[in-house]
Amino acid sequence: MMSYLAAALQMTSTPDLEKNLVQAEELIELAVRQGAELIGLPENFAFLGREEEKLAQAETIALKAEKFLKTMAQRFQVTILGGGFPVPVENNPNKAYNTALLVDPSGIEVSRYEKVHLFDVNVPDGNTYRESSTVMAGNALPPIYSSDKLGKIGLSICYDVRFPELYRHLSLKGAEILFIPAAFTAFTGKDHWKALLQARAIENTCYVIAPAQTGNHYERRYSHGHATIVDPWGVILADAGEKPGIAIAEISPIRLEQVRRQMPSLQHRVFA
Ligand SMILES: O=C(O)CNC(=O)[C@H](CS)NC(=O)CCC(=O)C(=O)O
Repeated sequence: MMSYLAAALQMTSTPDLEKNLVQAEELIELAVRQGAELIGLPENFAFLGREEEKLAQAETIALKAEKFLKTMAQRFQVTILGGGFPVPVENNPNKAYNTALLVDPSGIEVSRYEKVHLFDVNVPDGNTYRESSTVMAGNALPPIYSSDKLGKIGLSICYDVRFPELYRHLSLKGAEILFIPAAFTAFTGKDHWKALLQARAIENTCYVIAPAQTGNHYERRYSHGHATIVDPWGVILADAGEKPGIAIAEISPIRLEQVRRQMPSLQHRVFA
């Protein structure tokens, strides 16, 4: 692993696929111009709209999102995470997997994860989320992509952040960098987002890269924003605030090694 810059992108995606990809491309270019070699796009980067509409367009979204990620990675010679887009489930027109895809600079898929924990929650602000009505839960633990240059990268998506056992699995498998792309609700995000990201970084002594959705997407759907990069000590290295943009920071193997020496908690585990 070497030292390099990583970027967590922050978008306001809408129900307009083409416009979302244009927005994503602009932000990828911005990150590349600032020197980023690892770039994460948030959950729902290609489409954020009504559940039924997402399902109806799932095939198109899946094809275009995947092609987009591969084209961008190749064109800019960077590794890109698409933090979550619907991929239709075979023989089931009513469900899609919420899929995160990591693509390397040659445009090749190197890691794929289907979201396991679905957001079926009545948020106290009056909004009701039933992700399971259109999403099929993945049934496999997330993979780790091991790159000589970028380190060992573990995938996850959004609501997963509330389930520490998933990240413990990743850190025990050697993860050094945890991707947590999200579309966190404005209501839960204001109290939980930062604390959860710092907790996952501190307890696993890993970098956390958390791309985010922000602002008003459609109707009453608002996201919290604050795409964030956290270092293995829990220090917030970059925070994109509330407008679309990027959070960019250095990922350093020297810092990682230093923190793991200063705080060897991963080695002191008793129960798991
Ligand atoms: O709605 C879609 O189109 C796609 N899915 C999402 O945006 C997902 C599921 S609804 N959002 C979350 O997991 C938010 C979690 C969250 O906000 C929390 O844990 O507090």
